[in-house]
Amino acid sequence: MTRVHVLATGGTIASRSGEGSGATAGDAAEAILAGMDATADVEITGEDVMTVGSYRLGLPELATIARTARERAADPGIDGVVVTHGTDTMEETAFLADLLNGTDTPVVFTGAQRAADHPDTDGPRNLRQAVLAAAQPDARGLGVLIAFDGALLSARGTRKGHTMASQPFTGGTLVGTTHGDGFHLHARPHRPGTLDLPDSGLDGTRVDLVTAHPGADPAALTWAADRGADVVVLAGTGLGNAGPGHAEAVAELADRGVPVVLATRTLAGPVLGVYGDGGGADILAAGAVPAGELTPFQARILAATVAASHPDPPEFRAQFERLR
Ligand SMILES: NC(=O)C[C@H](N)C(=O)O
Repeated sequence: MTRVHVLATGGTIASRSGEGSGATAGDAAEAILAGMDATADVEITGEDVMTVGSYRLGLPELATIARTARERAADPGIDGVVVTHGTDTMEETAFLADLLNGTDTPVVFTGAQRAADHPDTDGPRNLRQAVLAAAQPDARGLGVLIAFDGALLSARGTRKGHTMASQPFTGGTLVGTTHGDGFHLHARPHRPGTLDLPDSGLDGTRVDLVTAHPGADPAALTWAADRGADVVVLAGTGLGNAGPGHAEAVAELADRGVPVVLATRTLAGPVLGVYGDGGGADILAAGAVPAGELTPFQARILAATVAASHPDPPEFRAQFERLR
């Protein structure tokens, strides 16, 4: 029988409304699985990795979840892996898991927008869809996916685009849509390659995110480097532009050996060096590494993964450009 292994990490799918405080993650894998309709054809096993709202996670925790997913995916006794996770930062952890996962085993993230004790909770339905997707032989070799509200999305490119909607996710590749007891698959996601983390994982790796906006102070970039950032991601405006002083600050960080990755705060499209007068052309000429079409949040995850294994700036650039 097909075996799907569920890794529970917390999030709203594991949360109940507290008294006095807000909803808090507390349900372990056993309770989450107990709420799901059984599927006759799949043997389901569960494991607790952590039980926390995803807004509380740091890079070391992301590395723990992503590495556990990869280890279980490499287990020959497991046909598919499901990770239950909060939706707030699922796009970060799922993308890290995708970067690390060199196996063909399906790894499917899911969660909920309404807590486990909400009368209209969506957790059990999403979990069932994720389990059925992870059990599907057609899902092999597609990398890490997100199953939510009837859609199967690539981890790469996906971002949380709505705070409350049943389908919070947007962007990414629509790999499949619910069809009966599974998914109709219709697209393969772009996956340029995978990378390993050193034994220390992402412990001690720091990547800060600085956003451009009218009147933004470029000293935020220098401050991040002063505070020990290994890399700084600059989310520029439009094609990757920023106001006066930013290109100079990027050049200063390049001199100090701190790579700056240039992404865009705009919802879609690549970063391109089109504009001068301090714009993206000047920021790239000052030494920034373009993030391509990665969101600032996923550019930050790739930057952390690369910095942990290839901290030397030229090697950082080469690996980042290979995997973006
Ligand atoms: N819907 C959710 O899961 C949000 C939740 N606050 C989280 O852990 O990210």
